[in-house]
Amino acid sequence: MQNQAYIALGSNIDDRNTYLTNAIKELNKHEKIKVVNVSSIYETDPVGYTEQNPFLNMVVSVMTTLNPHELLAECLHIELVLGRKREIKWGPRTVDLDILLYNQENMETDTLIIPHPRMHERAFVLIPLLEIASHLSVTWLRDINIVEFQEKEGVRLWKRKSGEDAFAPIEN
Ligand SMILES: Nc1ncnc2c1ncn2[C@@H]1O[C@H](COP(=O)(O)OP(=O)(O)OP(=O)(O)O)[C@@H](O)[C@H]1O
Ligand SMILES: Nc1nc2c(c(=O)[nH]1)N=C(CO)CN2
Repeated sequence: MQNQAYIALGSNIDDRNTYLTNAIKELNKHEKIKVVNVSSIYETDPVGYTEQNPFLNMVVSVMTTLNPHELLAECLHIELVLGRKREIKWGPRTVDLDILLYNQENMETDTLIIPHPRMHERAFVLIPLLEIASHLSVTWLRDINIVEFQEKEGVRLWKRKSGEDAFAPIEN
């Protein structure tokens, strides 16, 4: 599987941890996707629409033979399978999957923008991403001052990653 992508996961309804775990399982179920690394899980204050519960956020990296649009379609499919309903912009969701990076590609179509257009300003994305992608030779990513982000927005370590097994990524 020759392409590497980073996907941000978020959940703030019901059993948030289970939604994240099930989203990883769904990704791995696809014959053209393999989850190769997962970040710790962070609990984060809601950004944008603030009258909602805190989120759990994490980032996973995958190897895939899907192209970016096929990968997006799979992410949207997993959101549906796991019961996501779109009611309020930036509002509560069982699970959200956003493609952050796909190889070194820069692309913009009506339905897909890579890198994700709002990732640069989101501590809830950058902190877990840098945990597993600090080696990437993406200049703007290396230049991010992560301490500044940690101080600016509420992002708290919730469950530390304990292993590389994507099916059991988190300590019990
Ligand atoms: N990199 C990307 N990853 C995921 N969706 C994207 C991306 N770029 C564009 N989109 C489009 O955004 C649409 C809306 O996504 P969604 O409803 O999940 O937004 P959101 O997660 O609430 O907000 P945000 O986009 O600010 O994270 C998707 O259907 C998709 O077509
Ligand atoms: N803390 C946090 N806030 C958000 C999140 C999220 O995943 N975490 N997702 C949003 C829309 O994608 C809007 N606001």
